[in-house]
Amino acid sequence: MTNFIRLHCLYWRGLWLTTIAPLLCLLTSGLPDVRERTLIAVKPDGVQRRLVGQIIHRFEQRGFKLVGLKMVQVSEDLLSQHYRELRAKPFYPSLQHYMTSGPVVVMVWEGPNVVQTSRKMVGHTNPTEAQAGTVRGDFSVHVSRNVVHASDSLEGARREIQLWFQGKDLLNWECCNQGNMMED
Ligand SMILES: Nc1ncnc2c1ncn2[C@@H]1O[C@@H]2COP(=O)(O)O[C@H]2[C@H]1O
Repeated sequence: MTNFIRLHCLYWRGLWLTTIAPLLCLLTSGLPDVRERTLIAVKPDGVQRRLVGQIIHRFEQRGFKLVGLKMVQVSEDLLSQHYRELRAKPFYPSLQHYMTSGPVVVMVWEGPNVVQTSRKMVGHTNPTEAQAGTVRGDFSVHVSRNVVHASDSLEGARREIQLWFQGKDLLNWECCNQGNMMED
C-alpha cells in the first residue's frame, strides 16, 4: 500500500514537472503582467506650476492604479543614486541643483505594460521633440525643466521603486466594482 502511494506521488510529481508546469508557463508568458509597476516623479517645476493634479488625472484616466505616493525634498545622495548613469554628464550639476531646489511628488503606478505606456504618456525627454498630448509636449519647452520623470525599463522601474519607497509604503488594493459587492 505504501509503495502504491509512493508511486502515485511520483507519477503526479513527474506529470507536474514535465507537462503541467511548462504548459502553464507557455500559456501565461504572452499575457501582460497586471502587477507591473513604474515610478513617476513630478519634478520641482511641475510641483511649483501646480501640475501634480493634472498629471495624476492622466494616469487615473488611462486606467492605471496608484499604489504609492509621497512628497519629498530630495537629498543629493538619493538623487545621485537615482541618476547614477548621468553623474558624469556635463549637465549633472545643474540637474542636481534643479531637482533639489524644491519638493518632488513621487508615485508608483501599477497596471499592464505600465512602464512602456507611461513613457509614451510622458513624451520625449526633450520637450521640443515631445508630441502634443504627452505631459512634456503639453507643459514643457526645455529639457532642463521637463516636469516629470518616468522609469525607462522594467529593470529601471524595479531599482527606482526600491530606492524611493519602502515595501510597506506600497499598498495593494482592489477596486470596489471588482468581485462581490457588499450587501447594504
Ligand atoms: N542636455 C540636458 N540638459 C539638461 N538636463 C538634461 C539634459 N539631458 C537630460 N537632462 C535631464 O536628465 C534627466 C534624465 O531623465 P529624465 O527623464 O528625468 O529627464 C532628464 C532631464 O531632466
